[in-house]
Amino acid sequence: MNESAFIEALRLLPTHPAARGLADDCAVLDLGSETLILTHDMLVEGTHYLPEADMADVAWKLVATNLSDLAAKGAEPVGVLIGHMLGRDDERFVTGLAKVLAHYEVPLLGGDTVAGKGTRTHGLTAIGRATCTPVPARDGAQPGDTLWLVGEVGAAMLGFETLRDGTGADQAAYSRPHARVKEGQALAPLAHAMMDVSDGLLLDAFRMAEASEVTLAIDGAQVPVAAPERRLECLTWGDDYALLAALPQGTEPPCQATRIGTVEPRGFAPLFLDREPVLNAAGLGYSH
Ligand SMILES: Nc1ncnc2c1ncn2[C@@H]1O[C@H](COP(=O)(O)OP(=O)(O)O)[C@@H](O)[C@H]1O
Ligand SMILES: Cc1ncc(C[n+]2csc(CCOP(=O)(O)OP(=O)(O)O)c2C)c(N)n1
Ligand SMILES: [Mg+2]
Repeated sequence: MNESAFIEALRLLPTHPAARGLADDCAVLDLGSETLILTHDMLVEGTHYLPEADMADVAWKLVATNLSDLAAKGAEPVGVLIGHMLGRDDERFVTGLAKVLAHYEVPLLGGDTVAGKGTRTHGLTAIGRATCTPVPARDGAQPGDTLWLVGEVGAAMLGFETLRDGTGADQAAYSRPHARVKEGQALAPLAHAMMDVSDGLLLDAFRMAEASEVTLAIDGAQVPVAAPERRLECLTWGDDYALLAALPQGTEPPCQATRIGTVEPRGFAPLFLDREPVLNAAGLGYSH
């Protein structure tokens, strides 16, 4: 089974409304006076980070990638729980963890530690509090909206290549990505839909279009990319942790963001890239 088949199978199980049909970045749990935002993402050696990676970077990335999902819902981080598999350079992991938690001012709430023989795997549950309701979902984009991107895409790809091949590019976007927590909070009350871009802009935009039952039309030349001569790779490689938001027509984003397209009534294709229809998700981004 691949990732999407497994998640499809999970969607057939009875789920709580907070799970949002297992089709959003986070669970959104309304407790009456507060709304909790919950997410869990994992990193696996060899899949998400190179076997020789600095474990301080791995700790940073584990926290930042999860906080990025909270950011996409405009949540304020409340705390994290960490699933840790012991291995090489655990001290470096703790050093990086201290740094990233201090950077985002988010406390460690707990977790679990195990020894194991297989490939090293790290899990993190991030808990946040909604800063506005309704909490933006992937499925709210409406025809007439404009499409905005916070951040650029492709820098993580270049950073990965530096670490793998020594190309000399900056590696920070790959090793220590930035969760756009403040921008997410600023956009959430205005956005009809919002999600974080972890698997490649085109794949994540395709998912927003499918969830919202609209067509997204992206102007590739408008998208800020780290390597313009490799634009399509930048649009599809992933690991960028930008935010993608659909804002009502005429609404200016209250933070730095780039207008990259429009939301149209659902046509025969979920996505148009430079006026070319994109009919299925194959090749649009990263999937397990
Ligand atoms: N093993 C799992 N158990 C329960 N829910 C899952 C599992 N894997 C993925 N999901 C859910 O499927 C949806 C899509 O997951 P994913 O593509 O990983 O989202 P994201 O890119 O925001 O991390 C989310 O709602 C997530 O909570
Ligand atoms: C060593 C290594 N090889 C390849 C990649 C490329 N890569 C792996 S996972 C991924 C996308 C994000 O990971 P995922 O587990 O899908 O996160 P989620 O969408 O659930 O947040 C990318 C671009 C990488 N980051 N590191
Ligand atoms: Mg995930």
